[in-house]
Amino acid sequence: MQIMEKDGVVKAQFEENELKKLTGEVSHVALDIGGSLIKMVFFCRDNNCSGHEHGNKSSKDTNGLTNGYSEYPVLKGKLHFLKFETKRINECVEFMSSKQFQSNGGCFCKAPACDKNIIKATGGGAFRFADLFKEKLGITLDKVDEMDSLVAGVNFLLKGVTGEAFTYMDGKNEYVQIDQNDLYPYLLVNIGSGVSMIKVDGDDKFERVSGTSVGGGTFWGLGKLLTKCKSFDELLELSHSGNNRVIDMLVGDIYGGTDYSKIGLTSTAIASSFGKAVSGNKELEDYRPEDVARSLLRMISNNIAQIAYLNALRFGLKRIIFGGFFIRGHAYTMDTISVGVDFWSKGEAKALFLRHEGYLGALGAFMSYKKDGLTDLITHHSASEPPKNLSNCSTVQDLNENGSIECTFQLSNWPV
Ligand SMILES: Nc1ncnc2c1ncn2[C@@H]1O[C@H](COP(=O)(O)OP(=O)(O)OP(=O)(O)O)[C@@H](O)[C@H]1O
Ligand SMILES: CC(C)(CO)[C@@H](O)C(=O)NCCC(=O)O
Repeated sequence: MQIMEKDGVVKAQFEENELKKLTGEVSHVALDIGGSLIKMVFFCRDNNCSGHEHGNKSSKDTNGLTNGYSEYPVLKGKLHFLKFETKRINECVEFMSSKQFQSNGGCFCKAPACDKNIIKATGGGAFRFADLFKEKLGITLDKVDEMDSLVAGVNFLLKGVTGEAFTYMDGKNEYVQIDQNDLYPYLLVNIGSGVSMIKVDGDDKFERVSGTSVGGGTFWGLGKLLTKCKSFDELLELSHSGNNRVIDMLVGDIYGGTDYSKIGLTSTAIASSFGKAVSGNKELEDYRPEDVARSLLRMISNNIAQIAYLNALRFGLKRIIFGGFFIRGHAYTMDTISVGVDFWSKGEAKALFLRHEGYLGALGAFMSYKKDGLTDLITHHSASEPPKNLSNCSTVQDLNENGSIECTFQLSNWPV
């Protein structure tokens, strides 16, 4: 079965290999059904993933290890990540059906508090597709608020996952381990189809302070119309070889090749995105699609960086964390955002990126199993090493796809 439209060889292989390893049951499935993509997170225990006996009162964990924490079972395993296009939701349903998620539901444990046919879901699609999941899989979607999920997801990653956050400047990435005591406040900028900006002050303390409809959906939608690209990754790849200066009007174009240094603008700064297209008699066909894609990516990334900076300034925030699948670990996007934040804040604010950037909402929905007794116990590790140097990697960097996360949970709803 084609899990989803293949974005690149590496990722497709990874997903197939990963899925082959999942020989038994998976559990605690959570979904984030967005305007463009469905993100899925699920937990799979180490060794095998089969269920265990109802009413186990042993102080051993379910993998036979001593549980040093309490009488409740401890589950060791990995969180896995998958995505599907929302317009192809049937592939997601087919996948869940083939893995028999409906017979395990959200939770494979047989504790009475767990309803097997309920799974946590966030994003607009948790409302839009509730009937479809009920009808096709017999699964009820237990809706979790989208903003709550984004914040819970990012806090989980920043607090526990090693090698998660990084800066990207001058073609170099640097991993940053954030001190848990110095995590708040920060601005979370989630670039999905649209963009949400959330000021986060504590574990459950946050406010959505801004947003913009000019986001990932705009890049993909406008880009598709202008370049005739068939997939998001094709558009991203195309932008890699483009030159935005062919279409963008630069300060130098207006000022006869010189800087406007009095207001801090170099001759190569963009004065007007797509502004050159106004002069002359060129039609869309006269421009190379790669140049159009490049200008578009630059325009949208710049605009988001600027709005993010203004909101950081508004609340005195120094750290801006960018998430959402628009970024895709793409060097040019991250560079544009970082340079924008650095330029406007005069070096005061820093842009940070995440390896699991696109899965914040799905991870947060997963974490909401806590209230059903799934407690997250210790520091987590990404199963694979983060790449040392992003600039040596291919254009479309599927960092997020390489990183299942090793976790340990405790089931406190287990009857003891
Ligand atoms: N394979 C892909 N197919 C489509 N879009 C992709 C793909 N990879 C990255 N994107 C980009 O990611 C964006 C969607 O990001 P994300 O999944 O974080 O948001 P969403 O949850 O779908 O949107 P929203 O939160 O606004 O409902 C798309 O608009 C596009 O710019
Ligand atoms: C509507 C949501 C929250 C759905 O994820 C997102 O697409 C978004 O934040 N859009 C931007 C809407 C605005 O603030 O103008």
